[in-house]
Amino acid sequence: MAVFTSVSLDDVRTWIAQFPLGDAVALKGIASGIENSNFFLTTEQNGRRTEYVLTIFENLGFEQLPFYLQLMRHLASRGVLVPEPVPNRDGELCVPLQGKPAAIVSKLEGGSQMAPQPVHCAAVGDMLAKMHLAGRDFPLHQPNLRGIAWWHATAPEVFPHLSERETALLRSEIHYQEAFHGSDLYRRLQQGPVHADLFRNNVMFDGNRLTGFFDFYFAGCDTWLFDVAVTVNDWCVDLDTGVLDEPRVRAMLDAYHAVRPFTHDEQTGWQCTLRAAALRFWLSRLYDLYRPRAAEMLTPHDPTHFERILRERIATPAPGLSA
Ligand SMILES: Nc1ncnc2c1ncn2[C@@H]1O[C@H](COP(=O)(O)OP(=O)(O)OP(=O)(O)O)[C@@H](O)[C@H]1O
Ligand SMILES: N[C@@H](CCO)C(=O)O
Repeated sequence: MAVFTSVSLDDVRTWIAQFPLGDAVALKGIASGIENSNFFLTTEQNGRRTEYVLTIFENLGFEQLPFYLQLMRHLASRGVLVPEPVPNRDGELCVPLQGKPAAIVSKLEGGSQMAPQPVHCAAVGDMLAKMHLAGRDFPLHQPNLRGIAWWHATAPEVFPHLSERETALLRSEIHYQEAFHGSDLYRRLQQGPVHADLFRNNVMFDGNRLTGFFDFYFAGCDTWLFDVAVTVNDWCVDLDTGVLDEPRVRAMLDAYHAVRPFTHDEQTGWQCTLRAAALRFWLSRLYDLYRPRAAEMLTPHDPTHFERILRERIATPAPGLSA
């Protein structure tokens, strides 16, 4: 159960008075998710009930949250389908609840599409490109906190737990990515705010209609191509083998390209970036597996899935960015 901080409806009734949302009438803990405590919160104003999502941030501090919450607000105001944070009467998007930072955002309709077809991948590619364009004038900057600096800092913590074969792969891939990240080609790739964790469980669909991207708490500034690679590596992959499914890849990339055409440099950097995206999640899953965790935390995700994907991306070129 992903409710690490317990809150009662009574606690929220008093707390919500600072928001222009009326009365809190129901509160229900959300079981999924491993980072934060999430609740569906129903409010009533002038006889009308509305559902929101209340998040209590377990690992992020007040100083980090403005980037994520302001980014969601910025994107929502430009028509990108994302949850919209609700400011309190003082204009604050993030306020303490039970001593931790908390925020209220609009609730997206629908559910996760965990067995995506090309039609879903096309919808994700289209919205992802719109999101990148809409983020161009976002004024705040934060690096991708799970980027290459983090890989450098984290790899030594996991090496003692790895086999020789795993160690060799992790070392050589970090080395390979250092060269790529230091290249002129890399510097020419377009950058901006990216979601950086747009997996199947972070997008809502109502049937085949995409209703929104959510869980922006790994967002940061990075190459747009990295965001595309993270998304392709999850949405378009055969989960058992790590092999890419060409119809889904084509649907996603073509839909993206129709909104924001890929550049020649991006074509050149595509295979390296798919590897970088696989490395990022292999390493974070290794780190989550081996770091000491609070007893109540859920089972960490399986790192071998991304090790398999990384080996597959090294061995087999993926379909190109444009057909
Ligand atoms: N804005 C939203 N609208 C509708 N449902 C939401 C929204 N935000 C979160 N949820 C629901 O809450 C669940 C958990 O949210 P989320 O994935 O953000 O959890 P987390 O613990 O922050 O992250 P992680 O995915 O890293 O484990 C989602 O699977 C989804 O069902
Ligand atoms: N999407 C990440 C979890 C963090 O949100 C993973 O699958 O490893």
